[in-house]
Amino acid sequence: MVIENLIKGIETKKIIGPVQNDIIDIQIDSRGVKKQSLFAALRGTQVDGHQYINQAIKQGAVAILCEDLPEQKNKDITYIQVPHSEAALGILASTFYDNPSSKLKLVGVTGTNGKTTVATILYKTFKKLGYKAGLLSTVCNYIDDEALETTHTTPDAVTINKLLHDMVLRGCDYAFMEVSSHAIDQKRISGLKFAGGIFTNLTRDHLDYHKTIANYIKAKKEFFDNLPKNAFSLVNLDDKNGMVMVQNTKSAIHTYSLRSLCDFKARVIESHFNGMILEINNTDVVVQFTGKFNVYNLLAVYGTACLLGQKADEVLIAISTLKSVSGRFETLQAPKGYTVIVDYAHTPDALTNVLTTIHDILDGKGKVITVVGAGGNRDKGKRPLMAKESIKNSDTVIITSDNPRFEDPQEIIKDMLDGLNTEEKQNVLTIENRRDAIKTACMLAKTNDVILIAGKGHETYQNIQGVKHHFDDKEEVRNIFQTQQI
Ligand SMILES: CC(=O)N[C@H]1[C@@H](OP(=O)(O)OP(=O)(O)OC[C@H]2O[C@@H](n3ccc(=O)[nH]c3=O)[C@H](O)[C@@H]2O)O[C@H](CO)[C@@H](O)[C@@H]1O[C@H](C)C(=O)N[C@@H](C)C(=O)N[C@H](CCC(=O)O)C(=O)O
Ligand SMILES: Nc1ncnc2c1ncn2[C@@H]1O[C@H](COP(=O)(O)OP(=O)(O)OP(=O)(O)O)[C@@H](O)[C@H]1O
Ligand SMILES: N[C@H](CCC[C@H](N)C(=O)O)C(=O)O
Ligand SMILES: [Mg+2]
Repeated sequence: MVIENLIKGIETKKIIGPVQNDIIDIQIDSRGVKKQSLFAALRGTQVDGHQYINQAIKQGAVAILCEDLPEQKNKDITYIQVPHSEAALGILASTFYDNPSSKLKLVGVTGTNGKTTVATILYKTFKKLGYKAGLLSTVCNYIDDEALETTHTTPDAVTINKLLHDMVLRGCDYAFMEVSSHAIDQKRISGLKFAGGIFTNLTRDHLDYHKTIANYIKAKKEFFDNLPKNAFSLVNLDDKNGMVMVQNTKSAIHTYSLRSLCDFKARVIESHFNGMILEINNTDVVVQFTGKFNVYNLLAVYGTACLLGQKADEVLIAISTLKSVSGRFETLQAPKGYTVIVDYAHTPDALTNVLTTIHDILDGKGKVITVVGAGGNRDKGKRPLMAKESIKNSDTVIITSDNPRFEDPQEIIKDMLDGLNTEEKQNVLTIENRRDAIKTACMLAKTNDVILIAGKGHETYQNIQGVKHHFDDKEEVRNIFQTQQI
């Protein structure tokens, strides 16, 4: 695309150099720059991308998007100076890929917990309803039926637009994506045209990055602030920040709730480990999901599908055929008669929700053993709270490792233990090796007991010192079941 056309939609401070050059690629990392790339210099959280401008030019970049112009300029290169590189990049990427988000109905899901679940069920529901659809999520990206590996909950602006463009080429009508607070803050979604936005809930997480809850709320709210007038926003009325999110939105506001007057409401009629009977807007439906938190997730899906013009009855039929999302309250039945639940709960609130659900169903007929760790190089403040919530709702807790990354696993375990008093510690074991921790839980469990293995869900690795070693909670459990056959 000719640079002159590419930059039409962005606010520029200065343009130096030829604007008739063609660029064939946009790169945010100098290491990926090829001949005729445009290199976007981003400020970054670790290093300043402006440092790599010369490196990018050496590798063949013909255009540079930047906030500060380098002192020494190359006359063959086009320098596009903008007030904010990240915000401009989103618009450039949209233009470069021919505005894919305006050619399909794009819905974004934000909130601390439930984004993957809601986005994935939406994708599956619309596939069931006969549409071609795409998905951008923590677990997997989909271009209609084609599954692609994912590295982020919300990728960078160039990747998002490339994937949406592929969806358009593949004839997709709908796209569903998770919108993380990091992505909003870093303007990864700048320039996207959303048909709707969903808010699930807001509890403590990612304070390593946002520093304060107020900043975290502000980041989430920015998504709704920027939704256009013809979009809808769908918020969880039972979350105290639900209405805060839409205070300044231009979009049409809709609500869902289990407690208050709203547009989309539900009630739990019956609940088991393998599913529930619900009443959604006065219609009974059997679903293969468990837990009150999943009632919220299903309501968000139902509301969104209705707001996108689907028939309510058909949506409920589609939802009733769907199974739990990988690593989200996945139930495995042991030959010895106990139940294992593998779940991605990695915040204090998610742990409380999952454990409350387990107790509601167990109804005192068995014991609960929780295996849990906390991630390294992530919000430290949530560690003691995760331990506290776990022990409050379990008979035994085994504290272990979960992606220590560049931290010492024993230090992370220590941070978790710091949340417990002497009495609570009596029912806690610490086993750093996650495989041994799971084995121990399976040895301790008796008929009717429930083991919750929390924090990794779908993940198939343990990240130690930046190296991902294969590790899969579900695989570990199945191997143990083999040895426990009766
Ligand atoms: C902390 C964080 O969010 N970092 C993200 C951010 O990178 P950064 O700002 O830290 O990048 P940097 O290392 O400072 O480099 C600055 C710039 O220089 C460039 N560079 C760097 C080195 C070089 O040799 N050449 C070069 O050009 C980099 O490509 C970058 O453009 O922007 C990058 C591009 O979009 C992201 O890949 C990167 O995600 C890192 C890998 C990450 O782990 N992010 C996590 C925390 C994250 O984003 N998580 C959320 C989900 C959280 C949740 O579960 O809710 C997500 O959306 O995935
Ligand atoms: N609506 C909800 N409310 C509270 N907790 C939930 C909800 N939905 C799911 N959870 C819990 O949170 C965990 C993570 O769910 P999910 O992966 O859908 O969230 P996410 O927002 O995508 O997380 P991430 O920020 O890591 O992408 C689940 O395994 C479950 O324990
Ligand atoms: N996507 C989230 C969840 C990670 C879950 C847990 N397994 C961990 O590694 O902390 C994050 O990056 O904070
Ligand atoms: Mg997710």
